[in-house]
Amino acid sequence: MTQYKLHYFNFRGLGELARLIFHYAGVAFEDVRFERSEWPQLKASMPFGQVPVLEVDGQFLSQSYAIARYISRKHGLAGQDDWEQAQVDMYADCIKDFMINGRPIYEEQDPEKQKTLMSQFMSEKMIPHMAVLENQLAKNGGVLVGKDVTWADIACYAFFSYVSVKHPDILKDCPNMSVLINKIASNDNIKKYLETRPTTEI
Ligand SMILES: N[C@@H](CCC(=O)N[C@@H](CS)C(=O)NCC(=O)O)C(=O)O
Repeated sequence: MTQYKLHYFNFRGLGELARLIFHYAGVAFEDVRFERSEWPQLKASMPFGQVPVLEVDGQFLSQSYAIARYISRKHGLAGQDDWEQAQVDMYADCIKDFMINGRPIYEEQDPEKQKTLMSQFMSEKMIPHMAVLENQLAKNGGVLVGKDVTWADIACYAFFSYVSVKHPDILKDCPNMSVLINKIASNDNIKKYLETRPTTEI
């Protein structure tokens, strides 16, 4: 049996998507978590000097979305054919764009500037792109691609469950995405994981 080890900080961040995919798929892996204070000693051992890193029988794979895609393909969560896989990638990249475009908001220290950045992000990115996702979920029976949950749906869960800690009303106008998030959260394997997941600040 393939031995998986996921190396990441002891918080959710960019490592959580792979953890969620493993748990959703019911695939055993070693969840190697370390504290920030341990990172300087570990950095040089990671291929790009960054984490998450997935170790697969001793081989290292970097980049959170490459990891997510790899595990998902192996365990039936990446779409049923080439076209579905491309669509899964498209929706997952949409979530990745939210993360990349939202980052400067969190890094901004000035509250007024932060407010302006937030409202720009909402009107230019979040609202128009969420309309596309809402529409797709309505048309496609509650999941983004195909008939079953894929890693694009799990990426939505990873992102929105994280963001909603600070912004509880982020999905107030997105009923279909809210249903999807609840669907993932109520999966038995995910429920079991959430019950035992270490409590972390982020
Ligand atoms: N594009 C990479 C970004 C990875 C990344 O930024 N990792 C951060 C933690 S979230 C990291 O390793 N920071 C420590 C460092 O760069 O020294 C991915 O998606 O995995």
